[in-house]
Amino acid sequence: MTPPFHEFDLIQWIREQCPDSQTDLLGIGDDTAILQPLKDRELLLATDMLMEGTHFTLPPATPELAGRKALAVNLSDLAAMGGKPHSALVSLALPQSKGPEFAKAVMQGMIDLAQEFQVQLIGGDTNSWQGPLVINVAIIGTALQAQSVTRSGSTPGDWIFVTGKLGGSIHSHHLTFTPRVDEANRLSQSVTIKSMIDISDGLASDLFHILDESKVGAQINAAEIPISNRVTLDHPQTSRLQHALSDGEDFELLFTVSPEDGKRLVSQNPLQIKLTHIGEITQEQGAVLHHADGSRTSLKRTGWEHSLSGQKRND
Ligand SMILES: Nc1ncnc2c1ncn2[C@@H]1O[C@H](COP(=O)(O)OP(=O)(O)OP(=O)(O)O)[C@@H](O)[C@H]1O
Ligand SMILES: Cc1ncc(C[n+]2csc(CCOP(=O)(O)O)c2C)c(N)n1
Ligand SMILES: [Mg+2]
Repeated sequence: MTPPFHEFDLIQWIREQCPDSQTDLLGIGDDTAILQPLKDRELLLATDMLMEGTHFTLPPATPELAGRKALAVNLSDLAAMGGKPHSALVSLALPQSKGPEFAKAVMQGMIDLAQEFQVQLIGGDTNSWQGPLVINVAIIGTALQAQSVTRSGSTPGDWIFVTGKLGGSIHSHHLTFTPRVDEANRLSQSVTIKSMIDISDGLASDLFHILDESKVGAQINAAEIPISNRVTLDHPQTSRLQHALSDGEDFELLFTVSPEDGKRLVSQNPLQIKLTHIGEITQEQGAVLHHADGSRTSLKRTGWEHSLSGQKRND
């Protein structure tokens, strides 16, 4: 019979996988971790929770991919602020029925990504229950430049860019995406990013966060929106565009720069992935889609939103 494996056995196992780094004062093992914040850098903090049934199902997700995604979504938020990850705290609600190998697999998926991005796991909380898997990660980072990049810095005339391609994330991309931390770093070295957000709820939702916070509007060229080939080709064109606008979980960066910087990015893309100029920031509030045939439609705030009442926003 295998020996019992409980909460403290799992914590000990995690601790062995995540030894304290040289720069931490104290990581896993006490009532709190101890860090010494850098004096000359802004400190960035965020937290994001994933729930089985809402953010993934097992299968097609494996426990490793669920753990990986829980850290990756937080890295994506940090990238969107122009930040460099430092450390993370992880809270687990583990289904009792799944056993210790499942719990280790969740953490192994996360630890592998943490190593890839040099994130130190410095603590967390381990619970078990009769419910589904829930994973929360709190991430700590520092700004890459003197100041981090907010949603509120866009001004009329700015060019709007998006990295990568959009739509169809449910076909595995939401589990396997690369958080755009390195890309945000490269961009911030070559231009001044005026505002930025990562696309988690869909372009047609997340663009409005930049517009609202910056108190501006936008015109978007529909034909320029990069549609992923994950959006299957048997969809008619309009609905392929709708998928790209509102599927969400693309975890690409949406950002604005001055026209001068925009021209520079168009003539020389500093990234190893696609970078597309999709429109401009306008003084008039709201967002207008310009179509290839010359027609214009207003861009609706579609995209993912957690319902608190069992109803959609427009029901
Ligand atoms: N329950 C909460 N209590 C306090 N602040 C919250 C809470 N939920 C969200 N926020 C804050 O609201 C702001 C917007 O959060 P939101 O979750 O929409 O952003 P996000 O993390 O980029 O999106 P996503 O969860 O889709 O990745 C953030 O500053 C976040 O910290
Ligand atoms: C089983 C299953 N059903 C639906 C989806 C799609 N999905 C879930 S949450 C979300 C938006 C971001 O969430 P949040 O705002 O919490 O960061 C999206 C697009 C999925 N991944 N798995
Ligand atoms: Mg975000």
